Amino acid sequence: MKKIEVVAAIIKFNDKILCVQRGQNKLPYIAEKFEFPGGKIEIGESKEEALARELSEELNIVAAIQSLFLTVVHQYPDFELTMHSFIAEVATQEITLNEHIDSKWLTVNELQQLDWAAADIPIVNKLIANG
Ligand SMILES: Nc1nc2c([nH]c(=O)n2[C@H]2C[C@H](O)[C@@H](COP(=O)(O)OP(=O)(O)OP(=O)(O)O)O2)c(=O)[nH]1
Repeated sequence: MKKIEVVAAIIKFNDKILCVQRGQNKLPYIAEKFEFPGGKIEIGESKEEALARELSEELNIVAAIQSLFLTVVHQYPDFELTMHSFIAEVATQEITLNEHIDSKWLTVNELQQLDWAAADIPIVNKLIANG
């Protein structure tokens, strides 16, 4: 089974968290799901370097990446995903959606309103549990 390793950012601004929506995808269980921005680690990159690059490419933002929050291993029908999520902070809510179709800044208690990618559910649940 194919394995994919990605990094993702839980981006905070005051009490809000940035949630971004993927576009169409050949994999129906990924298409139009909400996720935390990020992507695959390239050869030679640290996790933090990969995340900084992805946030710049996807959203034109510079975020202060803080600490590892949770690593999730999730079995999708076509691949096994290992996702390292990091807490990050931004100084402004201004973003540009270069790859995503929608975005929302939500409080922790609002996160469950969204249709998340399955691998993100443990992250959302831990954020809620932590308050
Ligand atoms: N960045 C990110 N990816 C996630 C999350 N949840 C989740 O299941 N994924 C999955 C979707 C993708 O299969 C993979 C991320 O890869 P990617 O962002 O490079 O996206 P992709 O497969 O569409 O891109 P690509 O092969 O065309 O480069 O991880 C999440 O919260 N953030």
